Amino acid sequence: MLSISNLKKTYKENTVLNIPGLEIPQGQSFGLIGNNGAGKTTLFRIILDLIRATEGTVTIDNQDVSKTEDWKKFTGSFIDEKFLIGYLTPEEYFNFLAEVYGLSKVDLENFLQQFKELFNDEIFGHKKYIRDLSKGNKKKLGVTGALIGSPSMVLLDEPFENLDPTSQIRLKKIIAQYKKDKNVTFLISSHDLNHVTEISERIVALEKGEIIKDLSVNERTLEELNEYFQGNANTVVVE
Ligand SMILES: Nc1ncnc2c1ncn2[C@@H]1O[C@H](COP(=O)(O)OP(=O)(O)OP(=O)(O)O)[C@@H](O)[C@H]1O
Repeated sequence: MLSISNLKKTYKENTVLNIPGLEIPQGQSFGLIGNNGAGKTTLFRIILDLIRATEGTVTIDNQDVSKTEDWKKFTGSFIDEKFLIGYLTPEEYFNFLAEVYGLSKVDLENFLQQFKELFNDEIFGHKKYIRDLSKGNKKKLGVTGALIGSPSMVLLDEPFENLDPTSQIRLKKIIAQYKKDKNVTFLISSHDLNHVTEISERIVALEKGEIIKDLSVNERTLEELNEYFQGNANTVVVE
C-alpha cells in the first residue's frame, strides 16, 4: 500500500503539488494524467525520494520513503533516460542489473524472453551503446529494467511515449500480464488517454498540482476524460 499524506511541493512561492491524501492499494493499476506542468513527474519523483517534499509524507508499506531504504528492494521505476547507463551496451546493462538483483544467467535469459517481441531484434546484438539507441528503444530498455528483480510496485513515467503503435500494444500486454500474474502495483503517468484508460483500474487527474478527478475506470471513463480535456481546450484564457 502506498499512502500519501498532506503532501506539498513548493518552489519559492509556487506550490506545484498539493495532495492532502491518497492511498493506492497493493495490486492496483493506477493511471496518472494531467496537462503539461500538472505535477505528475514531481509526484513520481517525490515517491521515489529523488526530490524531497516541502511538507507531508509518502509511505510504502508504512515506511516513509524519505527515511527508509527497504522499499527500494521491491520498487521498480523508469522516469527518464537518466535512469539508464549510456556508456553500456544493452547486454552489459542487463548483466549489471542481474548482478544487482541477484539473477543467474538463466534467470536473466528467462526474464528477457518476455520482452523478445517488444525488443523486435533492435536491442541486442548490434554492438551499440545505450546512448546511441533511438528514443523508443531507450524507453523499452528502461521499462524492462524497471521490471527486473520481481518488484511489487512499478512507477513508469510516460511509458508509451516514443513507442511505435505495435510496441505500445505489446507493452500494454506485458503490463497486464504482470498485474495478473504477480499482483504488481503499477503507477503509470501518460498523456495518452486511450492507453492509460485501457490499462488502469483507477485514474487520477492532476491540475496545477491538485487532484481534480479520482475515477474508478468503467466503460464511460474514456469519454468522460475526453470531454473534460476537450472542455479545457475550449476554455478561453483571459489575461
Ligand atoms: N526545479 C524546479 N524549480 C521550479 N519549478 C519546478 C522545478 N521542477 C518542476 N517545477 C515545476 O513544477 C510544475 C510541475 O512539473 P512536472 O514536471 O511535475 O509536471 P508534469 O505533469 O510531469 O508535466 P509534463 O506533462 O509536461 O511532463 C511545473 O510548473 C514545473 O515548471
